[in-house]
Amino acid sequence: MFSLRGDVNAGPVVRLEAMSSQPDAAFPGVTPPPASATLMVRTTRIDDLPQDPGALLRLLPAEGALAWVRRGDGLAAWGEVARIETSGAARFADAERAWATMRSRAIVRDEIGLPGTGPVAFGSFAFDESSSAGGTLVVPRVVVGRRGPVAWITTLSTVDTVPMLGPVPTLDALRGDDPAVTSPGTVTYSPGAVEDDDWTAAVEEAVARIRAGRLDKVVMARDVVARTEHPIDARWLLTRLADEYESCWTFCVDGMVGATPELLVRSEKGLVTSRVLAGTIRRTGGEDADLARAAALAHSSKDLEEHEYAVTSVAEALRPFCQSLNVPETPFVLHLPNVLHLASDVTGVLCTATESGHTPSSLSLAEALHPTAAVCGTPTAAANDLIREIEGLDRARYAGPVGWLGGDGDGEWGIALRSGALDPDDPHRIRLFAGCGVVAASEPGAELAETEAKLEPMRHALG
Ligand SMILES: C=C(O[C@H]1C=CC=C(C(=O)O)[C@@H]1O)C(=O)O
Repeated sequence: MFSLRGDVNAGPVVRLEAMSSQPDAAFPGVTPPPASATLMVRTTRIDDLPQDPGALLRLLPAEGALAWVRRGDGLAAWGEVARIETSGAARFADAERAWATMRSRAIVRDEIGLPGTGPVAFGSFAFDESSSAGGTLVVPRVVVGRRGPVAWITTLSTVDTVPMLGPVPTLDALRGDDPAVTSPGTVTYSPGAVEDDDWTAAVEEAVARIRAGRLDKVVMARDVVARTEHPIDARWLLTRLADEYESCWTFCVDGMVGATPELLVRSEKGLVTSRVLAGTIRRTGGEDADLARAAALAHSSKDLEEHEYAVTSVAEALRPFCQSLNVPETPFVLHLPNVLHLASDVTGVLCTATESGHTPSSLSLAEALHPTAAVCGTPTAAANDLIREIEGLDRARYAGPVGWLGGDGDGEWGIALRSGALDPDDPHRIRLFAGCGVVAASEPGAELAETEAKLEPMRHALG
């Protein structure tokens, strides 16, 4: 199921021929978007984006901000030219087909040709197929991007008038007036769907099932509700996350805000990369003590086991698509301000279209990878069943893929961790989530403490 909504956008013009909306044989089952949904896209280099890492996020408006940034590079976007909404088990495939239809009809003038230039859609998808959170791709009206020394503006429209020629609008003209970023003020926290004691009891049950041989690993999650004095301004959260968690991918898509350290997949010109995390220890703040903790983590059999399941699940999911795959034998320790993680960067070269029949898009790869054992467990089906049975939580978009997709299908998808879901009906409310991998040697109290450590980035963001 998908539905598609387009808006009307004025601007300097080039008149285009009327588009047809005949059924598209390449995408059976997908109702072709109306002629008005034909995308017109123009990407132009800009020189006036300031050099500092916060420059992209500073452009964002208070409403409808879209972001995917890391160390000052990435994409900041706003406005909504089209929205693709999907649900159920086919949420990825339906979104993929609808986007493929749109981009196959796009009229693109891209003078740069880098990843993230040209047509772009931002997406966020539910962890579980039964969640009403479904999936969304948002096609923005304006994207500003940076990759190293190159910065650009992309303007998108669905009407037959678009600024394909003539002067490029300035950043200021595109942004217009927008209220200053505001602090959420005082924040109070309350338990989410499950009380702490019930959650540790559920972890105990999970450990018992694992010891009984029913599965090897399951990831158990919980949520916490934050209420703020002032309406939550996503830009406040994004700026604080990007400043403090610079090695993470800071994102904002359709109400999901966070800074994830885990890259589900990046697909770029035939190369795929996935940063797999599993196995965690809290930091103390002291440098020497943290180094000792890093060494302990690197040798912890419980954490290495947890990590091995996650790496195997990613390698197995990517292998059918790749002509070569590099899976590190031992993880490195990733240092974040709140925790240390065992991490592995899995990389591969995609099969060519002639070898595989077609080249999968980054979203298809994300679908194939989701859910990895870093957020679900091993074996996947047994872990998913146990999560549904005992977790007591609708994860919604938490732990689902979040990221962006380009006109050629390349893109970047993170796992929506260290994140929160803004409440569309209450601007003072955000649900924060965290989970942890449970194996036979897990201890419920320690797992609860680990979720607290993983909530730290969003608590910091709310400041
Ligand atoms: C499920 C989460 O973390 C995953 C990613 C890194 C380390 C994890 C762990 O050590 O349990 C989890 O698998 C979360 O942050 O909510």
